[in-house]
Amino acid sequence: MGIHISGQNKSPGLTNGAMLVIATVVGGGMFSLPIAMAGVWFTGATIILILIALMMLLTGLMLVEVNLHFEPGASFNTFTLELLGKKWNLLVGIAFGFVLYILTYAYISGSSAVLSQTVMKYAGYSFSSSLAVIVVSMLVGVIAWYSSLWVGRITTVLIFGKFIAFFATFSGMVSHIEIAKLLDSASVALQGTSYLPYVLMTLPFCIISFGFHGNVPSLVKLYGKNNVRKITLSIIIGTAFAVLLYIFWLAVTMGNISRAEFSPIIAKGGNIDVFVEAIGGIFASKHMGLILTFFGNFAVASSLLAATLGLFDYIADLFNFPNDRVGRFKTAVVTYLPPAVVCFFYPNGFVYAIGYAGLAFTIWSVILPPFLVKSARKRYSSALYTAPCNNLVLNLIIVCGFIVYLTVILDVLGWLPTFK
Ligand SMILES: N[C@@H](Cc1ccccc1)C(=O)O
Repeated sequence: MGIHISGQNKSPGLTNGAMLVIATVVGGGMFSLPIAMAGVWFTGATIILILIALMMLLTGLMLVEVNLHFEPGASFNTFTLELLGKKWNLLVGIAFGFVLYILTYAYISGSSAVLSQTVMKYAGYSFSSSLAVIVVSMLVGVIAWYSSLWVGRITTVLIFGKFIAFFATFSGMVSHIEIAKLLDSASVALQGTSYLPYVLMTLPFCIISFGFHGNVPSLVKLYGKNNVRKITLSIIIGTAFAVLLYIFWLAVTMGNISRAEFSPIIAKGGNIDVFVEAIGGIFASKHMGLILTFFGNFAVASSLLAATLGLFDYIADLFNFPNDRVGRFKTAVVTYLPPAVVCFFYPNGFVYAIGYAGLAFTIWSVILPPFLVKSARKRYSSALYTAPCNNLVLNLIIVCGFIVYLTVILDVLGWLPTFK
């Protein structure tokens, strides 16, 4: 697209960028948080969320520093190839595609689960999850085939719906928060339980939930090179908003469902429908259940469409499919068919998928940015913007990125403690 805003006097307001970041950051990943964090529970989760948010904020700012050495519109592909060479670029390309694919799978899984639950509850007939998978994928595929503009418009509407439903739901739930449950006091706690062993398993989930990094090039394109302050502020506002929202979300969920009561939810696969069902059970009024269902539907549908748009463009670009009727049809098939097929056979992999997405995402959102910055600082003597990270911080973040992979190694060896 040839939008070139940098040359004009008037640049878009801060709200545009901040909304773009908020819309990407807050997504279906949020639904995996209470389940992933059940092991460390509320206090531990709050500390981990703040630390990971800080780390993801820094790596986002690093990407801004790097991106500003290139023309607005340059993508990950451009700067990874230029600064780190072909091997890195191949690895990052694969991880990039993997994250988008698996998120699409996760969101189809989540949306079809809440859809079939909603139909079952309010229309009264059973709607199998495999049928829901077909309906959801066809619907999204047709919208994307029809036009990206529509995906954008519908997503905007859904994001508004999501926030309205969110506040409607949670204003109703705040009064129900029980401090004993929230703090896992002795009266409700599992006997002889511990929290610390479960820290490692939470990391991929937190990292994906603070993910917006694929949108840094869009932000740079939106504001151009003369408005660096707005770019960084959008990222800071978006991340701060997400931390507060997630802490609030955990307070509401963990203050209503005790830690011991999480086990059956986790045992059922932890998909969104089971979760919505469990929270909904607390309310006597049917009204509240409806609002909650509404929220679940809106939240995953908007993430599905937003993630999808990225994957759609990525696939079109990768395979050089033209932007006409036939070309877009091919793109839609390559984008949705594989995740839909997997989802048809494994409809409840939502939580697992978010975890794997987090692992692949760590490669390009945690490990890659410090390496890019190191290379850029060596190559260019001056910079439009310098991220607040010295060499020590850069190395520390690289180490953190690798620590996340300990979860995989321990998991493969069967040594990873998971809360069940
Ligand atoms: N942060 C998003 C997922 C995401 C990650 C990375 C890029 C885009 C989206 C979520 O919580 O669902």
